[in-house]
Amino acid sequence: MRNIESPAVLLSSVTKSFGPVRAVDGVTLAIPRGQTIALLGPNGAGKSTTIGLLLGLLPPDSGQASLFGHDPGQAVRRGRVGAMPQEGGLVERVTVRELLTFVAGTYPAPLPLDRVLELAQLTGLRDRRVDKLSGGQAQRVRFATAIVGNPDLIVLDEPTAALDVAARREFWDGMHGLASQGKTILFSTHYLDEADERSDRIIVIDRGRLIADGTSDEIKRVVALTTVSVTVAGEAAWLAALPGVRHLEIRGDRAHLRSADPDATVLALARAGAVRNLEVAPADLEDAFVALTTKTNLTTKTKEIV
Ligand SMILES: Nc1ncnc2c1ncn2[C@@H]1O[C@H](COP(=O)(O)OP(=O)(O)OP(=O)(O)O)[C@@H](O)[C@H]1O
Repeated sequence: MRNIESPAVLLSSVTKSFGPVRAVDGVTLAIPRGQTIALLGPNGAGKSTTIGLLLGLLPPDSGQASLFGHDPGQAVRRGRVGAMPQEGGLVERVTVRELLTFVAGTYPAPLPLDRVLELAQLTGLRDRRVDKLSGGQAQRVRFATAIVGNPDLIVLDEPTAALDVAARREFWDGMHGLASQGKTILFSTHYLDEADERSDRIIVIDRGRLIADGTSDEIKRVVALTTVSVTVAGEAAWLAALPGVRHLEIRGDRAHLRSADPDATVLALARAGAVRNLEVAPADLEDAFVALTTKTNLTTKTKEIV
C-alpha cells in the first residue's frame, strides 16, 4: 500500500560534498507522480549532482533519496526509471536499432521499438551506426535509451542541449505525449523558455540549495517588478524618482523603469507628458531567475541608480 501512495521522487535533507565543495546542501523535495518538473540553476549549482543522488548513482553524505517509495537502485533495477545523462558515450559499431533492441532486452516490459524510434525522431536513422551520428542525433539516441524501458519516471539532464530549434520542438512534442500518459518527468535545462512552457512546476537550485519551488507564475511573482518603457528626449535621470520606480536603465532613447507600482509610475509619466511609445511588461522567468540566483538583485540586467 505504501508504494502506491509514495511520490515518484522524494529527497529528504540530502547532502553531497566533493572535497571542500558542497555540491548539494540539504535538499528536500517531493515530486508527485505524473508531474513534469524543470530543474533550473546556474552552472555548477548542483543540478547534475541532485540527479545523480536521486537515481542512486551517487551515495549521499547524509539524508535519503527514494523513488516510488523504494531505494533508488531498487527502483532502477525494476525498470521504473529511465535516465538520460548530460553526456556519455554510446557503444560503438552497433546500429541505432541494435543498441535499442539490446537496451530494451534489459527491461521487463519495454516499449515497441517503432514507438521508441518515433518518439525520439530516429525512424530514418534506425540502421545508422551510432558512432556515425551527429551530436544532436546521438543526443536523441541517449533519449531513446532512457524511454525504451517504458519507465514511470523519466529523468533527463539537459536533454535539448545539442538540439537545433526544430528538433527541440519535436522533442517536446514527444515528451508531451509521454507526460499525457501519466509519466513523471524531471528535466534540467538552461533554457528558461523550456522551463516556462514545458513544466508543471519549476525547482531552482543555487549553490547546492533549493531556493525556489513552484509554478512558473509563482516564481515570476518573486520579482514583483514590472518594466515600464518610454521613449525620452534628453536628460532622463529624473524618471528614477517617479513613484514605484526601483531601477532605471537607459538604452538609446528608451528608458526602462522597473516598478513595484506600475499604475502609479504610468500615472506620473502621463502627468509629466512622457508617454511616447509607452510599453508595460510584467516580469518574466529570466528576471525571476536572475533575481533569485544573484545577490545583487537584478543589477546584472539593469543599472541601479536609486
Ligand atoms: N565528481 C566531482 N568531483 C568534484 N567536484 C564535483 C564533481 N561533480 C560535481 N562537482 C562540483 O559540484 C558542484 C555542482 O556540480 P553539478 O555538476 O551538480 O552542477 P550543475 O548544476 O549540474 O552544473 P551545469 O549546469 O554546469 O551542468 C560544482 O561546483 C562542481 O564543480
